[in-house]
Amino acid sequence: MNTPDDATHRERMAALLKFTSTSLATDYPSPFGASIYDLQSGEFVAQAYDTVIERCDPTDHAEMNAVRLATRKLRRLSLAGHILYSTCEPCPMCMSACIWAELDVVVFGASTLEDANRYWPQASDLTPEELAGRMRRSPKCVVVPHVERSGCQALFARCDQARRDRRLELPPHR
Ligand SMILES: Nc1nc2[nH]cnc2c(=O)[nH]1
Repeated sequence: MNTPDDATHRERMAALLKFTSTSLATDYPSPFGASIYDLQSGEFVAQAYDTVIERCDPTDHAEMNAVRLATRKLRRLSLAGHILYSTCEPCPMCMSACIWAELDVVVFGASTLEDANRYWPQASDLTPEELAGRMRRSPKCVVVPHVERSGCQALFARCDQARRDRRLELPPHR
């Protein structure tokens, strides 16, 4: 497996932060973004942000949307040989989707409970590392935490401010 170096991880996360921040100007600002690259060629495959509120679908997390875009674009169910970046630690639903999609590596920026939860209450404390550890396939998906964490934390804060400025509410249960 051709695992990218730290500088490449930071570069891709910076590009993802730039992309995800464009959601702040939309009617549905979200700090959650995800992107997928081919591990061998380094080629960009897909990126998406969270569309939970926009599409009124609790499964529309950024990681889910990016996996769906990538599999449909490549016309295959397996994303083996690919790497996913997320501005936030994937929740169990998203990490399970990454495992089902056979992604080799998952890289994230902000921490769910320590960073995201302040702005956007999270539903579970099961970590992606715990889920990857329970995989039956080998080699297991590798989880790389906290790449550009401070940039991701800053995006959460900016998004929260944008929502408050525009008096946008999170759904009632949040
Ligand atoms: N990791 C992650 N957590 C979320 N919580 C709400 N939406 C999201 C999302 O898109 N990604």
